[in-house]
Amino acid sequence: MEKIIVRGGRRLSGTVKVEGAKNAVLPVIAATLLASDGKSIIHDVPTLSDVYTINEVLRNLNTEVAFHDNTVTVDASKELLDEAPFEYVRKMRASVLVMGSLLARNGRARVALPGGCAIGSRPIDQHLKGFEAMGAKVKVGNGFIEAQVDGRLKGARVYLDFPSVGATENIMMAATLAEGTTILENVAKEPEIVDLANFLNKMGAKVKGAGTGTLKIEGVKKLYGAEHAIIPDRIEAGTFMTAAAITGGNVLVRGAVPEHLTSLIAKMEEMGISIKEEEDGLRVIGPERLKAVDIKTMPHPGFPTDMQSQMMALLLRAQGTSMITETVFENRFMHVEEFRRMNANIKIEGRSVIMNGPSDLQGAEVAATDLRAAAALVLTGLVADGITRVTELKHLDRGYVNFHGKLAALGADVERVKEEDHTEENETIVADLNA
Ligand SMILES: CC(=O)N[C@H]1[C@@H](OP(=O)(O)OP(=O)(O)OC[C@H]2O[C@@H](n3ccc(=O)[nH]c3=O)[C@H](O)[C@@H]2O)O[C@H](CO)[C@@H](O)[C@@H]1O
Ligand SMILES: C=C(OP(=O)(O)O)C(=O)O
Repeated sequence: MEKIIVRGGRRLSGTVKVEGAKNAVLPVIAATLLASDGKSIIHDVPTLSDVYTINEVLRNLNTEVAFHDNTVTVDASKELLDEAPFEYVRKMRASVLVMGSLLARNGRARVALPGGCAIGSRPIDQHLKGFEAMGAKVKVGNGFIEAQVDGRLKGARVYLDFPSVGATENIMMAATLAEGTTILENVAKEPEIVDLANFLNKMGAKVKGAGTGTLKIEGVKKLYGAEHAIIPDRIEAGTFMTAAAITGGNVLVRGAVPEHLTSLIAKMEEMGISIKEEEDGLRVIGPERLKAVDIKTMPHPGFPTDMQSQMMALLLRAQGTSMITETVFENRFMHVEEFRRMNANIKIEGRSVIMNGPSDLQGAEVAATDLRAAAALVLTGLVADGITRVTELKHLDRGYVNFHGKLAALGADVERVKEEDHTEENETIVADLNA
């Protein structure tokens, strides 16, 4: 079993470089399916397991995909197949993002139902509502969602009940090749939405309003391969900003875009952390004492749910009572039990978590419950007394490239090792095999 082993007590210093954004690159790769002519070339692609998964999904749809030197090249000019099987959707829910492109290009898409996951039930009803409004017939059965349209999709007016990131992206992609204009209201405003719209427009699409609450998409007949560089990952940037702050360190996070991080910067400054804009990033200097604050996760430009667990790690070290309220996902507190194993003074009350700090954190063996929890547990280990071992690293690898290596380069005592599994059950199996 692979583990990250952290010995707490070091202040971080130096420079760390942010990768391209996972949550931007996945929809952009899904969008390359829309190009029936020419190759798409995507730069600044991080080497994450999620990227390998979406590339596999595309290859299975009869495209040619290459991935070298942080560049993905996709040739989707041949006739596409239209099914994304469960083996991929199970690994990565963002596989459903191929549905809009496939439906627009082929008039049919069949994608395995994603099911629940560690952070909530995550339905896709808003995606489907958009496809239906554009004339598709949607059927759910045998573990699959099937959407089909006779001829082209038709432009429509769609109002999202919640500004879902995935629904905004999927419907936006579908609408690019629809007949007529689509008006999409109450949409997500995340920077990743803007990045996708920019890529689609380079392909020949006519998308207006990205970054605002309303999108206007004039359908076109055909889209072409295009070249694009992915925006920096604001969540990876925020994670390293937290690492600097929690250790009382001084770190330049290269590639961090201040406009993408306003809510995080505001909250960190309230905690007494110094954040300065430099030419190529943000310098973060942690204070001796962190102040307690309250946080509520919200769609962008509110505080991002994907920074919730890392911020929780930081608030465990703050003086006084802090509260975090999670409004985006109904079940994103699985990491709280793991923090408790590290002696955190923390309790859950409904959709909020209350912390009385600073907790006297102690190293322990803990298991990552999702990708951000994985990072947050490592961050907690940086300031815990003794040794912390973090397991279930498959989650971490979905969202962070060489996380332990980047922390070690900043001076952390952290390593990633393969350890034998000494659980009783495993030893019995091994003994039986040897008998
Ligand atoms: C690959 C990617 O970009 N993932 C991000 C994306 O996920 P994702 O696109 O899945 O997140 P959404 O914004 O769609 O989901 C937000 C909330 O809306 C609900 N919902 C969503 C769609 C729908 O049809 N019906 C519905 O009820 C979800 O269950 C959830 O409670 O945005 C989330 C919210 O910022 C981030 O945490 C994820 O990191
Ligand atoms: C929840 C996340 O991602 P996904 O939607 O891919 O599960 C995340 O990036 O924190």
